[in-house]
Amino acid sequence: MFSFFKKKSADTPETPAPADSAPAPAPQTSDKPVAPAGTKGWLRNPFASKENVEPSENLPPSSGISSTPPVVQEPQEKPQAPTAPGDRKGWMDRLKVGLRKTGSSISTIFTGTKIDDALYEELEDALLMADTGVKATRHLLIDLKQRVKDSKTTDPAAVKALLADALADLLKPLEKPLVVGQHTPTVIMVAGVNGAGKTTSIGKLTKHLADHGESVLLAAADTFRAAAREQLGVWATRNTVEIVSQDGGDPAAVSFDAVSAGRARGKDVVLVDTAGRLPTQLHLMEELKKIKRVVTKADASAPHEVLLVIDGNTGQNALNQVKAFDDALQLTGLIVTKLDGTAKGGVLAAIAQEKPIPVYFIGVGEKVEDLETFSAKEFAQALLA
Ligand SMILES: Nc1nc2c(ncn2[C@@H]2O[C@H](COP(=O)(O)OP(=O)(O)OP(=O)(O)O)[C@@H](O)[C@H]2O)c(=O)[nH]1
Repeated sequence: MFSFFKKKSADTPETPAPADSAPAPAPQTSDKPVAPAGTKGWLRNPFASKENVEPSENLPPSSGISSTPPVVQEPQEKPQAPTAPGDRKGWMDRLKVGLRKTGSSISTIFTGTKIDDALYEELEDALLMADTGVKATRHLLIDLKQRVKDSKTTDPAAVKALLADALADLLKPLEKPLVVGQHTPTVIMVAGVNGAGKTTSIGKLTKHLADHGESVLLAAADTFRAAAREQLGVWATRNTVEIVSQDGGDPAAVSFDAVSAGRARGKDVVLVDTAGRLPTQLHLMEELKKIKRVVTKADASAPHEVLLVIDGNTGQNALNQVKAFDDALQLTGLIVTKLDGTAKGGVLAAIAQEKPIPVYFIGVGEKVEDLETFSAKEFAQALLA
């Protein structure tokens, strides 16, 4: 098992559709390949030949939905070996460097010689400054004082280690692997405010999935910004995966096409990239809801994951984004990016305290290897290193 995500075998029983899924008409795709019992979805001839590609071949004739033909390329490289344990060590080093801005002001509090009220007051200030939020800060201080009492420690340096334990326990509910393989395809819809890192994260995720032999299809459902489509197209070309995109038009239509094509071709994963928007732009939030509804029309059990990408730099505002996007879309997971450039990494504790939606991945840089699965213990240790 590699570190990036967990894969359930294709014969795992399917989970029921989300409760809010509207009873959608059965998709009209009839040629969905069925994996023989015991085979893994991604071992089946995953890429259609160029001649057979008809982007809208499985759409209901009346849907009026069209897209530019997906780019279909044969994979050039064999999937790489699973991530070596040493890679996780390298990640830990990058995580420590990335979280330095957030962690250093907290760590310096434990350089004194006494554990007293002044230390706890300074810690409270530092946690609040790191955008941990009032509730999570209060929780951490109460928990920490209890741990100090129980351990009878008198050394401030030991208190730092106890804080790391308290933080890891608080963050633990956010730790959950992204599962693919329970559905073919696993449809993952990705949303977020402008510039949060959606496309970059999708690109990195695509690379990891493709490297591990998963067949991926990308949906460029940001039909407004040509640069966004091009950016996604670069990731598609680089990883030789298919992409459904369209110049202008309805993002829901592109998403429908992509999910239908993903079903018809037995793809393992369909990743839907949506345009950035603020939760206050109500018409754009309605558009997101429509994309989700239409995806469900293409596959009654989809989307299987609805992810929000948040920029760690935005601190407490990111928590507000989580709440607003969750209200609109019923999020299943988060990707927190840009933790490398921020002193506000405490927001993860605020999310754990107030809106504990799983954090599938965190990003600490622009390079592919700078996005990894979230581990509560690693995060707490790296933050207070
Ligand atoms: N430092 C740092 N930069 C990142 C990280 N993730 C993404 N970025 C950068 O953030 C910028 C915006 O990323 P995009 O992926 O284009 O963001 P987006 O959400 O798709 O943007 P829109 O489509 O405009 O909404 C790019 O310059 C990325 O390289 C990260 O973890 N750390």
